[in-house]
Amino acid sequence: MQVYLVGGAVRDKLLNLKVKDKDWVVVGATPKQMLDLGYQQVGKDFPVFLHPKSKQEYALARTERKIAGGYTGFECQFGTDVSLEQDLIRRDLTINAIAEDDNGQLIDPHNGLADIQAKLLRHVSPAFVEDPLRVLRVARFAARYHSLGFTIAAETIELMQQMVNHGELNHLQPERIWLETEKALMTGAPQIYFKILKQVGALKVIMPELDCLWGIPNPEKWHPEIDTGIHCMMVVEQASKLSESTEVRFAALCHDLGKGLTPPEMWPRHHGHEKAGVQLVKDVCSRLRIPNHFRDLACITSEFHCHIHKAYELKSTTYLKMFDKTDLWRKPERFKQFLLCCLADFKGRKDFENRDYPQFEHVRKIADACLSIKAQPFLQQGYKGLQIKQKIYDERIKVIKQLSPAPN
Ligand SMILES: Nc1ccn([C@@H]2O[C@H](COP(=O)(O)OP(=O)(O)OP(=O)(O)O)[C@@H](O)[C@H]2O)c(=O)n1
Repeated sequence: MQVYLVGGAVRDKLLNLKVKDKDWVVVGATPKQMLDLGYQQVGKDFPVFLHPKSKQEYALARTERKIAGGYTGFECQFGTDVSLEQDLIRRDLTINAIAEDDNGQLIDPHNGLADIQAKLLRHVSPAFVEDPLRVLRVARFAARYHSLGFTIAAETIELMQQMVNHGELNHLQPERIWLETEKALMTGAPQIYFKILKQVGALKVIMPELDCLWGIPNPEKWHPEIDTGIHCMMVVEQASKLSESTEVRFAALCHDLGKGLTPPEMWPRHHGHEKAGVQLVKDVCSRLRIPNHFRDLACITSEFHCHIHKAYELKSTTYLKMFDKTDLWRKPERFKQFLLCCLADFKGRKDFENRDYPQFEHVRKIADACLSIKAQPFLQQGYKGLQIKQKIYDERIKVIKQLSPAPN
């Protein structure tokens, strides 16, 4: 049997990037031979094994043929006669279809090395269409390698468009969509992922609430870029510069979903979009099975981002209502993440990137001052139960009035 390093490890080594996981392909072995050598089988349908010591993944060379719609509609063949070349041709991108033998020799039948040099993401063969998730994967790789100058080959974009038009993405499992999207949010340029999905028509399938924002105008004074979809892309880009947190990036992405519900006769104003957006965030999160900690920050950001923009005009009672509703008291860190989303929203506008946003510090100071008010001193002064609650409330109002110049 022969063993080759394949996929991401070979690609990232050739790109001079840190190699995360090593995947291997084994040619000319049976599952029984692998088990006899002490490998552990993982997954019952695919012949993938874990190395007894390194726990790295070793897959028997296989061919796959789509026999039905959906994720599981594959027939997988992994006889000892399946060659390395047959295995490589079923892979998604040429840069992912390079193998390396144990002498360090590359086996590169699809010219992946040339595409690495040309910085091109190109599909290997028409078999690309057999896994619709690949549309999302390619967009994610484009986001991940954007700073290296990678783009997608025109013929691959065309194929992705065709797959979307044929309804292939309608079969995707929500969990797989979110997994790819979460990984894309972690890259250096998450906006590229969403822009490409928009370009090939896939965004309409996976996140129609975001897709419909292109073509919806905003007032030019506050949004020189005007278009809401373009603004959202600028905001997620800013969020990725301001924070490593995927929750922050997701919340920034979704902060204006409510604008999709504004009746066109009200454009370019969007009265009430903040609250309206909350239900849309919930819809996206429940449909894609997105964890609650993402949903909750995104809901807060949708509902209250304009409060932070208007920080100097807010009444002290409005501040306190916002602190209660965002549960500042138990989740002060999440509140800071929310402020970062507001900062990203402000900077994510044409020519605003370097403008000051003093609201960020202003609200942070007020929140910290309110958080520092404790029950203990009132207890010591002999106050009880509801009296203490009232005292804390009064004290917080006092502190907000001191710090905020708003006419209260
Ligand atoms: N839908 C998919 C998923 C995976 N692959 C192939 O399987 C390899 C390993 O997949 P995976 O571990 O998901 O991705 P990597 O390329 O290793 O990238 P990452 O660094 O994101 O793990 C890929 O390189 C690619 O050759 C594929 O062709 N089609």
